[in-house]
Amino acid sequence: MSAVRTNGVIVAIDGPSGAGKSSLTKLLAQRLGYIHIDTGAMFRAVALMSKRAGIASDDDAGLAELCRGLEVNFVRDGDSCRVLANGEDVSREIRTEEIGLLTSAISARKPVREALLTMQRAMGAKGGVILEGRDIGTVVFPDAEVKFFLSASAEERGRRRYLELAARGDQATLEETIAKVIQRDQQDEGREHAPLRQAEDALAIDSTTLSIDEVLAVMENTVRKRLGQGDKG
Ligand SMILES: Nc1ncnc2c1ncn2[C@@H]1O[C@H](COP(=O)(O)OP(=O)(O)OP(=O)(O)O)[C@@H](O)[C@H]1O
Ligand SMILES: Nc1ccn([C@H]2C[C@H](O)[C@@H](COP(=O)(O)O)O2)c(=O)n1
Repeated sequence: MSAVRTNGVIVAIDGPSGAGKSSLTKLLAQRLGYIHIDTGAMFRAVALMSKRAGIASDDDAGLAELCRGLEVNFVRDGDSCRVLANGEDVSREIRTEEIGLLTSAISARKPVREALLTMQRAMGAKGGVILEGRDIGTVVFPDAEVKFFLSASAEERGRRRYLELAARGDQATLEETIAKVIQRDQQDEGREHAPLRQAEDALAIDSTTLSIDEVLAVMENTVRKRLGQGDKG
């Protein structure tokens, strides 16, 4: 039974690394006037703060203590969003490959998942939000009114990430990037706590051969139908 939500519905977008979740969530949130919650950024913020504090990625007591003192907020900056950890803008630092790798380990720890689960549910409770991540439709909001599972082939997701990294001057090869995508998939799918998987009631979208705009059209029409607003045409 969905809780009463005063600001609109909850939309969940889950899927593996490089599938297009952040890109589509940002665009869909703009179209719907909804709030974009990048749960991956929250895990990345924990990873960054744990690195600074010298807390090992398997130190559950230390990670639990860190999370108890951590506040992660999203602040709109034009048409983008800044990520604040205890008031500090960490938007750039959390996007490094080093933090990405550390985050994969950190996000497998139960105390971190429990702490961020509480934060994410508080952020989305009133609806009018789109949350992107790995476990939104299965764990965070299993009663979300609309769920998508966005994927693409590992080769295509690696190609996209390779182009993204190359544009930032990163020297990684296409083969290396595809391998890292596959490794991240295995870590996210194979962990004990809240593994990446498609919710039974999620609409699966394979974007391997679809453009961002084509995926956006499917998502927007699906949400508007759920809102009783019919197709965009
Ligand atoms: N359908 C698509 N076709 C082509 N490029 C795409 C498509 N969707 C996303 N991209 C591009 O792929 C790259 C990764 O997209 P994005 O960061 O949104 O994925 P993600 O699922 O959020 O990844 P992660 O979970 O690793 O953060 C971006 O450069 C984005 O512009
Ligand atoms: N709800 C979530 C969101 C993210 N994670 C993990 C998965 C990645 O290893 C890492 C970074 O996510 P990204 O920014 O690449 O989407 O955090 C998770 O376990 N649960």
